[in-house]
Amino acid sequence: MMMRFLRLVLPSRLLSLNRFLGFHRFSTSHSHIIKKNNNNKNRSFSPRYFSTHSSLEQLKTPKLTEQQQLVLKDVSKGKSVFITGSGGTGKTFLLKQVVNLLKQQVHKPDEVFVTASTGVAACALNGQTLHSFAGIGLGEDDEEELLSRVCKNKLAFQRWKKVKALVIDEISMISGELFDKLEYIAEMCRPKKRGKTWGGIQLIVSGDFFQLPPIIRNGNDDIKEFAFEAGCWNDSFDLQLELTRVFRQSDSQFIELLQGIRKGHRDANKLKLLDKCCLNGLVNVPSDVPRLFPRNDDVKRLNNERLKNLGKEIVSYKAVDKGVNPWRNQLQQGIAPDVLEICLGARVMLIKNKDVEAGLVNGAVGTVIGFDRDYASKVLRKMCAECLRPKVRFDSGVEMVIEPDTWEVMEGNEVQAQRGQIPLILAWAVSIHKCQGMTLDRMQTDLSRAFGCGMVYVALSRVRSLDGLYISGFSSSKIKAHPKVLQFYEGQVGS
Ligand SMILES: Nc1ncnc2c1ncn2[C@@H]1O[C@H](COP(=O)(O)OP(=O)(O)OP(=O)(O)O)[C@@H](O)[C@H]1O
Repeated sequence: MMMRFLRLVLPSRLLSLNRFLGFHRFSTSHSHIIKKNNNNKNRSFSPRYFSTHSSLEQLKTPKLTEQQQLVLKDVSKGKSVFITGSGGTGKTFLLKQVVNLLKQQVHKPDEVFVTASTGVAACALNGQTLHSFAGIGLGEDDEEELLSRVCKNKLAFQRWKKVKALVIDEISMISGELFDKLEYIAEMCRPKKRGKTWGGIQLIVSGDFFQLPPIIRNGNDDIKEFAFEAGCWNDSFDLQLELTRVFRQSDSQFIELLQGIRKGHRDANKLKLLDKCCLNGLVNVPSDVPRLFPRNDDVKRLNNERLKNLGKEIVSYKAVDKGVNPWRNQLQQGIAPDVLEICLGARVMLIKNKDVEAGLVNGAVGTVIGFDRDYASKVLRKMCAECLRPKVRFDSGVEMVIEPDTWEVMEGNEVQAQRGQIPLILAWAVSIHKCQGMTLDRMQTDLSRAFGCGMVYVALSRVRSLDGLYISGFSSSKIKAHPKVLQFYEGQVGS
């Protein structure tokens, strides 16, 4: 596909709760955008282009692509970057490296704050939600009111003063209105840096606007729905870059189909590829293939039903939480369940990367084949009265005894809350929101209730190959991309 553009953008405007610890830490091809912001430092404008080949996902320690390296290089120089790209291009993977770099080389660790628009995404990065970092509640008041709220909240105010680098993941779910309000708060809370966009904070933002959009309450047509519509958007970044190499899938036809669906294309010829995945009564879905649902109720219902049907003794694991609110509450929005109930024969999904080389990554599915007793582990005893560690045979054939793991809410470099839990969830059914960031070998999804932009794309792009995909309720009319998003990626918005 075609290469695009670059736009010169001119600059517009110019605590620590360290309360606890002592909790045991378990070992724990396609077109793209590049925008270089030639801002007031008179940087030269130097577009870079990249080859656009898809490739097999490498499970060994991945070598960074040229684009990923470019991001790290710019981050190391203190630049603000927007990283985008379709599902499976390594945005989250790269973001983790960016965070390490920021903390180790660019700033002091406690000056780097890692956030995401949703609890699930925040937990995946050991960060906090953007709203809780900012101290803005739901963020629906006007900017002056939000600012006064932040100023009255000592801890939030200190965070805004202290932060030197702010990382925001899953930006597609943050509205332009909110993005502008946050920029205003940043500037106002940092009088020494007044006049500088975001009060001089190095901003690292990641996400794909073709995926789930913000939930807008009482919206009207004038509302700045997407973050890229924010008045400060272009001035917020030195570099805006679209990662183009897809790692999650390897079949070039499937990748091309997904890229088309992402952009709302309904090309009947290409969509024929999906025919073999459509359930029309001829295809029998193996009962162990995870089903994706948009609603949590459906997920719970199916999982409980299947678990009960096995008729085996249930082993329960209660999450062991530490820390204070609001951070502690955030743990409940993450992927690790409050209570995990499994039994012999239960289908389970790994929710942490355990052994990337062996394919035991976030999203790997298997069956519980037994339990090992371990009286030595204090934390296991707290979770499970019987001190049992589940043994799982993954569908790849690899077997592993699953140890407790941890999820943390970090503020700067300090752990504010921590959850210990077995890193598994039941896998007969999974919610679309929870599988954000996951790579699934097989999945079944009913798209009849898919609504709005991005849903079909998000659901289909989790799976590695067409062979593992089973869909029902699909019609091409459900493929939707927002015209503003299309325009943004074509480089025309605001130019
Ligand atoms: N340079 C690389 N080499 C090999 N594999 C990589 C590389 N970068 C990322 N990956 C792998 O690609 C897969 C998808 O990456 P990741 O989940 O970060 O994508 P993403 O862009 O965040 O996807 P989504 O938008 O769907 O959440 C992961 O298994 C990751 O380890």
